[in-house]
Amino acid sequence: QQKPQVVILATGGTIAGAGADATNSATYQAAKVPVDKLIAGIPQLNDIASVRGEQVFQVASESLRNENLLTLGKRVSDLAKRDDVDGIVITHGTDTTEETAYFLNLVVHTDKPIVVVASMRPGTAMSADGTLNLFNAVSVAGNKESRSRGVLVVMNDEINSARDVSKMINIRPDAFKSPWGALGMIVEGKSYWFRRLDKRHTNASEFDIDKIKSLPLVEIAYAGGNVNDTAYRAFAQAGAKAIIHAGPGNGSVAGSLVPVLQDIHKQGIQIIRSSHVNAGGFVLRNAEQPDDKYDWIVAHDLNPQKARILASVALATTNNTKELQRIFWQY
Ligand SMILES: NC(=O)CC[C@H](N)C(=O)O
Repeated sequence: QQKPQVVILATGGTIAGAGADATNSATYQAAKVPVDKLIAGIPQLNDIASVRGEQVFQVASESLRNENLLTLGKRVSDLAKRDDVDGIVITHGTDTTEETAYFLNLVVHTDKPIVVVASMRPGTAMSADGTLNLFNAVSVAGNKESRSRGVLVVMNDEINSARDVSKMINIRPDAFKSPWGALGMIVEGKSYWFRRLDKRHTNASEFDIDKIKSLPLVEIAYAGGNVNDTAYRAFAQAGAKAIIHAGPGNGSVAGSLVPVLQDIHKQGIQIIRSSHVNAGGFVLRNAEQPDDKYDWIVAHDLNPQKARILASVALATTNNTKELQRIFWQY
C-alpha cells in the first residue's frame, strides 16, 4: 500500500523555536528552525507518510497579518486540489493558531485533511512537545478518516476543531481547549474520533479563498467597567468596517457605551457583540440589549478574535446585517 502524501507548510512559531539552554522552556526565540530541519529531526515520519516541506513564512504568529492569511490560504487551496497531495499540515505559532485555523476552515474548499499544529516548548527544551505534536499531525493529515471534518488543530494528543479551539493558557503544553470538547484523541499515531463539527466549513462554506482578494478591516474593542469611547471612535475613524465589541458576560454593553455604538453603526460600521468570558462566551441575541432594535449582530459563541476572522471573511461578500447574523449562526 502506498504511503499517504503529506505536505508540511511551515510558518514559524515555537515549534520552530530555539533556546539557549534545555531549561529554557519559556525564554527562547520563536521561528528559527527551517522546515527541512524539523522534518529531518523526526525520521519516524517516513514510516507513516511521504512528507515534504515548504517554508511559507518564518515568523512568530502574533505578527501574522491578513495578507499572510490570504497567502497561506491560497497555497493550501492550490495544494489541496493536487492529486499528489493527500493531506496538509501547517506548523504555526500558538498565539494565533486559533485564528489561522478558523480562517482556513472557512475558506478552503476541500475534504482533504488540513491540520494545524504548534508547540508550547521549543525543540531545544526538556520535554519539548513539538516532535510528538508534529508526528501526530502528519498521522492525522495522512488518514482518510480525518476527511470532511473541517480544519483540525492537533496538540497534546488531542484533535480539536479549528472552529472551536482556543488557547486557554500560555505556559503549559495543554494550552488548547474547545469549550464544546475535543473531536478526538491521538494515541501512538492512531486517531480515535468522538464527534463531528456541526457548523458549516470547508466544502460546505459559501466563502472561497480562490475568490477573496482582500479582507476588510475589522477591529476589536475590549470592554468592561470604566471603558470609554476612545477605542471605538478611533477604530471608526481609521476605517474599520466592523467593530467586535469584546464585552464581559453576554457581550454586555455599558450604559454609557450604548449611544456610542448606536452612533458608530449609523456611520455604516457593523457592531458585533462578542464575549471575553475565558472558557467560552455565548452571546444571546436580544437578551440584555435589544439587538433587533439597534441592528446589531451577535457573535454567537465565537470569542472576539474568532469573531474578527469570520466578520472579515463575511464582509468581503456582504454588508447586510441580517445576512451577517445568519453567517454568525451558521459558521
Ligand atoms: N508557543 C508559541 O508558539 C508562541 C510563540 C510565538 N509567540 C508565536 O505565536 O509564534
